[in-house]
Amino acid sequence: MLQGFNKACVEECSLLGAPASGGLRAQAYAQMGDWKAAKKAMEEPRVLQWTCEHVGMTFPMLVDLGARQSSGEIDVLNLMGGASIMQHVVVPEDMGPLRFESSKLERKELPGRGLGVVAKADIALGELLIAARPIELIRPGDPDWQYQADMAYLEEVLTRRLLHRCMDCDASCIEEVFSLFDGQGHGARWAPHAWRSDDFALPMPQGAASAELYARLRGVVKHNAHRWPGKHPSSSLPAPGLGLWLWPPMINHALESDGRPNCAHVFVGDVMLFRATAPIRAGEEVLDRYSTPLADHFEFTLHTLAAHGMRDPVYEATAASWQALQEGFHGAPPPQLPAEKKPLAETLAAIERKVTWSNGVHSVVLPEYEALRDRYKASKSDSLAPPEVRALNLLCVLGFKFEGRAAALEWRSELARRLGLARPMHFAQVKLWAELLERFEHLKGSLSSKEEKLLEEVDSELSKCAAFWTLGRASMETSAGEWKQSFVDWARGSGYSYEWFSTVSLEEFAKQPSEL
Ligand SMILES: C[S@@+](CC[C@H](N)C(=O)[O-])C[C@H]1O[C@@H](n2cnc3c(N)ncnc32)[C@H](O)[C@@H]1O
Repeated sequence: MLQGFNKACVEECSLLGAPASGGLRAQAYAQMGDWKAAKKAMEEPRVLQWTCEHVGMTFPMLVDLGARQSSGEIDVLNLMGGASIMQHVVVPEDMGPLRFESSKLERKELPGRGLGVVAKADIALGELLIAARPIELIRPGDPDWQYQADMAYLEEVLTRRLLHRCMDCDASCIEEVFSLFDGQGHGARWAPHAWRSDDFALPMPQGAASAELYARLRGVVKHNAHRWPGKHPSSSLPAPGLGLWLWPPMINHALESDGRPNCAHVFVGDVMLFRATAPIRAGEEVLDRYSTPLADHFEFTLHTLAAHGMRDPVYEATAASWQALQEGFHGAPPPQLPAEKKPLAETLAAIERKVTWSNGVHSVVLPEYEALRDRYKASKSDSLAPPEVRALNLLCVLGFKFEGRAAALEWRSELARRLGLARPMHFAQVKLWAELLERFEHLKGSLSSKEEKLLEEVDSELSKCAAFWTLGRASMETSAGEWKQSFVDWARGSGYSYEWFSTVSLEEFAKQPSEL
């Protein structure tokens, strides 16, 4: 019965006598995610005892925790430890409802963008913006999940799950889901009728079981669902899940003309956290980017944008310019690209052709590696285009072969540095530094002086990431050993491993001399 609660039901609860009225309101608010209102209702006379008797002994503690978390009191380092214990599948329920949206954020109509999230007041670098558990999440291994299922299948499954919740009259869930963009608009075209105490049934959505309801849910899923970096339950191989969160998808995509995104997000188990990666002034839009900076082909981002019905003319022009250079374009480099990128693009294209024909990097010879290395160095910039990601991935494996393992470590660090410039504090950067630390730990005792120096950098970069994502707690309150344990375990266990460096065994890596 309680799952039918929504705002209208709260009014109805008020008609009951005390303390049941307060107890039911507390429960209703809790279900609607308004933990501060739930706590207020709990403070009414005799409500605490009523909820202990009728709801459960742990309910008051949950409300208290929920209210503190909704004020931003969230111990992220602790959550990371909890997620690691649960194999990164979930943050244990007793760690709280974890629902926080900064009071400095508001949702606003923006020309050409539908609704977006805008700062109501100045936001400082590093401020927590959002913490959210999913409304619904498909995890690999769930009964309705399928091995090697594509995104279209996962979208269908997520839609069906939401439809079931609609039909079960999960009113607060339905209100949240339909507040999201469905491809046409938001909200109000469907609202549950107000539940009255003399009703014999819970409110049903208008058009329940109709094709229209299904189509709207499908639209919400298509435009708002986030891929979740899951693992296959038995093999632990990467296997994405798909989930719907409430506030995270309200944030629009930063086009190239918007500049760098001003926030970043991570998954801690099933919880999404967003922080500001730059100061955001009152009135400015909060922007994330719907693609990974590790994308090694422009098409990856272009397809993501197309799936959202969006285009980015600057990105498209950059993609076309790189493609022209790689296809052997003669003449001056296209205007979108600095002149130094031309030799890099040409050398990369030549090596990639060879690698494809010979089915592997074994055919690449030292002068080719040296040419790619020198041209990469001559063309370095703050942005990171997919061909540069590919160049760095190739340099890492070729550096290992021709110069020794210190070169591979250096090239991988270079990829992490470039990620830090292009998309500060993006999870990919955190993951790469954490993985590097793992390699160094395995090599302990046999490090060359070059590697010792690199280790210092890895340690320092990882500390900065930890201080950022744990809101300074990692560096201030806990000893170095403790934060490292929780933060690094979380970073290593979450997300996906990436390219050759992630897959080469620690033993094989250690066998290669530091310098050849
Ligand atoms: C996850 S929703 C973001 C919130 C959405 N704007 C809304 O009105 O609720 C994604 C959709 O927002 C729109 N969108 C996001 N970023 C945009 C941008 N930079 N320019 C134009 N439309 C954008 C696209 O329609 C996209 O499919």
